[in-house]
Amino acid sequence: MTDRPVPVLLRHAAPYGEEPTDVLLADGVIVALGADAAAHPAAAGAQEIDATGRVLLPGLVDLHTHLREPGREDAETVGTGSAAAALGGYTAVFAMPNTDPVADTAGVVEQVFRLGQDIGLVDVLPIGAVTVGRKGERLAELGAMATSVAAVRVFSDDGDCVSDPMLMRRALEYVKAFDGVVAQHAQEPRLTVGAQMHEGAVSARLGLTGWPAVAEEAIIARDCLLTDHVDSRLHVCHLSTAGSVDVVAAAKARGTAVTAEVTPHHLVLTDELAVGYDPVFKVNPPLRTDADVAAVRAGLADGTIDIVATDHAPHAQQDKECEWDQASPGMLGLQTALSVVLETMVRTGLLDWRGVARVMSENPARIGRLAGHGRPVAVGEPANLTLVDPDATWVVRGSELASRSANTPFEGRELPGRVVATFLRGRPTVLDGQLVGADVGAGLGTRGE
Ligand SMILES: NC(=O)N[C@@H](CC(=O)O)C(=O)O
Ligand SMILES: [Zn+2]
Ligand SMILES: [Zn+2]
Repeated sequence: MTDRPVPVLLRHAAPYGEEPTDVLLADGVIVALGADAAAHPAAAGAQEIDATGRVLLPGLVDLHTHLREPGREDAETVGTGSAAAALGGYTAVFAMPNTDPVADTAGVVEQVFRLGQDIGLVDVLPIGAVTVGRKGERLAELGAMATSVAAVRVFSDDGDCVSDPMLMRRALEYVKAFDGVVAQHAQEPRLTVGAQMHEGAVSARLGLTGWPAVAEEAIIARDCLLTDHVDSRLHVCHLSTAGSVDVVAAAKARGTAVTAEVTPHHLVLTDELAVGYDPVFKVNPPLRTDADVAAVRAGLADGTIDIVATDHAPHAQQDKECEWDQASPGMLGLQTALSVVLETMVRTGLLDWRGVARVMSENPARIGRLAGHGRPVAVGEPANLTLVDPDATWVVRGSELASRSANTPFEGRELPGRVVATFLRGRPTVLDGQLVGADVGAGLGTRGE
């Protein structure tokens, strides 16, 4: 994969959905943009793609993906997850460390990083665990992960909260040395013992143990105060409640270096979906209420919430098709995220395409300190790009997704917007909505047991 990519000439592509123009990609960068791009010397022998009616965006960046390798390759691998990411329009994903073994050493993060490079469909950036084994007892070797070839900048015990305030303080202090960030899974464990779904009218009706909004909001508030105290940087994972939006807005107003993400599913789905007891709708944090959905959409529109992150959480069939209380929480997200954002934020007038680029590419790259991604569509910039047909619709079928698991909460749903092509450093990873030119391993296409 070190040979030079064939130049690509995109005809009549619309950067950010604005004026259509020609865009020439060569040697991994955007070399020309405009009516004279075809006449550029580097256009000789270029592959031409008719992009009429298509929106050109910077390649999407997911700050929160679960790739399950090492340890649960029956649910996902770096290969199948990379394929899902490329098909979803992503050029980079940050991989959560709740694997087996946990990504809490330089050795494991380097292994994941190299797997991603070998597959070559997206850049895979490992997230390092905050604590050894994610046990919440003592800090992992954050510095060794930061200085490894994986150059880790994001640290998280995701799946669990760093609930001990002293450990959280130490982590926030430690990551300052290399401009890192602690990404917190905000869940006060004492307030969520045995929790099965959002605590509210629906949980009362169903008789399921509730996960109250305050369990999230209390941790976010505490961590913002700790972040101020040690003058560090905090990222809030999968923010899900109206109250959390208020807490982050207040912290930002007084200058806290906090950023926050919302998942696509929290932008559209609610706790009412639990009534059928179908564990495909079980997720952590849980689906909330209509009022929360409205608040997180408004928070994303006004910048209180910085990014959309998928929290792509593949689970094997036996871990999802069982009793609700036994099921693993989590949902697929990589191949549906852009469509959900189009439906909930663009079609509603809350964001334009520049806004989509901001929350799905520019801001996540900036928060993760990832160079070369999240850059503007402009001459001289790396050709990490995604081309979207905004008028197409498609019906989601879990069995047809590239992920090795099928636990999409959008099964059978018609969604707007289709990723037509994705380019990683000028090389197509997806063309005509299909994967190109990569060996994602023997597992792709064989799912479940
Ligand atoms: N979101 C989830 O419901 N599950 C995630 C863990 C997490 O993001 O907390 C997983 O790893 O499956
Ligand atoms: Zn989490
Ligand atoms: Zn997660």
